[in-house]
Amino acid sequence: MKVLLTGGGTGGHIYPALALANEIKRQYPDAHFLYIGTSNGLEANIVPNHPLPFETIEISGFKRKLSFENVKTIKRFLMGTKRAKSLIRSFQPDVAIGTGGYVAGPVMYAAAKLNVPTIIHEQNSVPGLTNKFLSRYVDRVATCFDEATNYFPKEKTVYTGNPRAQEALRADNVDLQNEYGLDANVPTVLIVGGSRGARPIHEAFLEALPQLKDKICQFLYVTGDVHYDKVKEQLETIETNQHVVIRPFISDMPSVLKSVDAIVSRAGATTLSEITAIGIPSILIPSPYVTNNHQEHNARALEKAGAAIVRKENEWGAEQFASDLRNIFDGETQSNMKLAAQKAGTPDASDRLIKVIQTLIKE
Ligand SMILES: CC(=O)N[C@H]1[C@@H](OP(=O)(O)OP(=O)(O)OC[C@H]2O[C@@H](n3ccc(=O)[nH]c3=O)[C@H](O)[C@@H]2O)O[C@H](CO)[C@@H](O)[C@@H]1O
Repeated sequence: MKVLLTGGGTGGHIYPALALANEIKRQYPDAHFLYIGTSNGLEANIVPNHPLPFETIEISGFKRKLSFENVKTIKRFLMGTKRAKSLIRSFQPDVAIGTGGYVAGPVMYAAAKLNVPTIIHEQNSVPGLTNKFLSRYVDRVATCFDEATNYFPKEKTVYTGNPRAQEALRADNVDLQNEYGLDANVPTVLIVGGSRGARPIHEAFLEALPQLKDKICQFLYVTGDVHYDKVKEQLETIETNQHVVIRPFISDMPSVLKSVDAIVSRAGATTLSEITAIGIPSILIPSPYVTNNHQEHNARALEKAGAAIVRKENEWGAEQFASDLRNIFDGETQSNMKLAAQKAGTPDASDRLIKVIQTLIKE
């Protein structure tokens, strides 16, 4: 089987494609892959660390307002489509799968025009522009939230969940004491702002730290590459009795997620699929800076299920944080949230998506 993958910009779009590729490779050891991304997106850092041939095209996103930039974007889209068509003609894929981000636009459009069977994967409860545009041309739309179905042609849409869920579940635990210098006997809370970090989360966490008096847990704090130096410097000036281990990025996140006791996070859809597959109690602070506020919609679905505490960015302060932590580690809450999270997960998402691929190829 020859599989074309595309998706980029943020980890939330890239990791589902890589997780699917890993599962296909497990089930079809002879499968061949080609990943098309851009040279300046996060995919250019992440994908080459995996044994997948990686090619790039140039593309940028549409501005929502009418602007001269959009004329350039249309030109880039057309050029990107042309380059994608030539890559597709020489690779001859049996199926093309797009997991979102600007780059998926021209690549999946080109694949559809060349009559390659096509699937787009939508991670969020409210879809992005690229997937909405592509849904007209592709054969199937795979979703992860029931709410997303309303935005796509019904006859093409199928619920699969996010392949990263299955990958997270399969991961081995990591030794937090040896690898991160954490105490094996104290609960660990992971703090993470999504694949690129989130400044408001840093500000709130650093402000809260000196005010957290009880030692309920220890923190593994992931800043995102760009924020690391500044946050580390700030952290060194803060007086706190809390144990905090700081890292710029974690490349074996599924293993780390399997080993922590709770998580404070943005509400990116791929992270949520990992949290629910494994069953991790969470405090979610949705980013308000995303299209159609989709992170809050993602987060509220988990809150409704009893799996997460959702706090808006502007209401997340030291007191609230301390009291949420106490609640999670008090009595039955932690195990109740864990179970509720697991119930909301789709741990066989890759298998489901592979079934969609098999059916489509047969057709
Ligand atoms: C600002 C923005 O537009 N964010 C979007 C983006 O987020 P973002 O890329 O932040 O997405 P997610 O939180 O969904 O996924 C992040 C992925 O990166 C991994 N990870 C993260 C940190 C780290 O140190 N190591 C690591 O491996 C996580 O385990 C996860 O697999 O895509 C998501 C999925 O479409 C959307 O829901 C988000 O709204």
